[in-house]
Amino acid sequence: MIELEDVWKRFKKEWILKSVNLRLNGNGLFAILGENGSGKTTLLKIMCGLIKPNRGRVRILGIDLRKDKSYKRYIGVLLHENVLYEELTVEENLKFYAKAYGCYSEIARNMSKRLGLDKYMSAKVKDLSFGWKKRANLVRALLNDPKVVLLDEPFSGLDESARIDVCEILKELSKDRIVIFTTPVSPEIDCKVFRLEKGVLHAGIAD
Ligand SMILES: Nc1ncnc2c1ncn2[C@@H]1O[C@H](COP(=O)(O)OP(=O)(O)OP(=O)(O)O)[C@@H](O)[C@H]1O
Repeated sequence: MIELEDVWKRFKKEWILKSVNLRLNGNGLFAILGENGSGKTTLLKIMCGLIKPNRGRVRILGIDLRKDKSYKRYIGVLLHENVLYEELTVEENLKFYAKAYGCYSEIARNMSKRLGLDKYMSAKVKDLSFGWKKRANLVRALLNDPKVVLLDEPFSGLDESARIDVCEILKELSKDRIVIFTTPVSPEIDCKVFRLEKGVLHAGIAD
């Protein structure tokens, strides 16, 4: 379960998010659709605790993000930024993060194979193309076997075949997880879509 209650966010004098309410009661695949600059990344970062809202409350699996940091072990996050160490290989990175999480999940191993990442395990991250870095970051986000997966524009910059793979992976993950992704264009995947327009999230409730 994930719940945002009357969430507001302002940068300088501009309100980017205005009373966002979102309640997802069950597992599934959910998209946040909005044009460039509409606040999708800001909303996603609020959901994973990287940005604090000016007002409002966020709960993940019943845990209030302001009061308890234990929610972190249940979430997996893919952002635009590469969070892997450039000088380390893909394998070294994944092992490093797995050690930090105390977990190298089956789902991450599985997805790594599905994405064809195995052939780049001994490559340094700095030598990977954008799309392959993105695949590696996606696998990293799944290392802790998260119950809630938050993905900022997971399809952008990927080639056709990777987009198809990621579609299949998201569908599979969403069978027993909450998977939320942002997108600036209508998603080509069967999911529940929430529109973010001028800081307002429309119809933010799904059972
Ligand atoms: N740290 C910040 N300081 C000031 N303004 C910010 C900050 N982060 C985001 N913004 C502004 O908030 C607005 C929403 O940005 P955000 O990145 O959330 O939009 P987005 O929908 O994800 O955009 P895109 O589709 O282009 O990635 C933009 O006007 C952006 O300039």
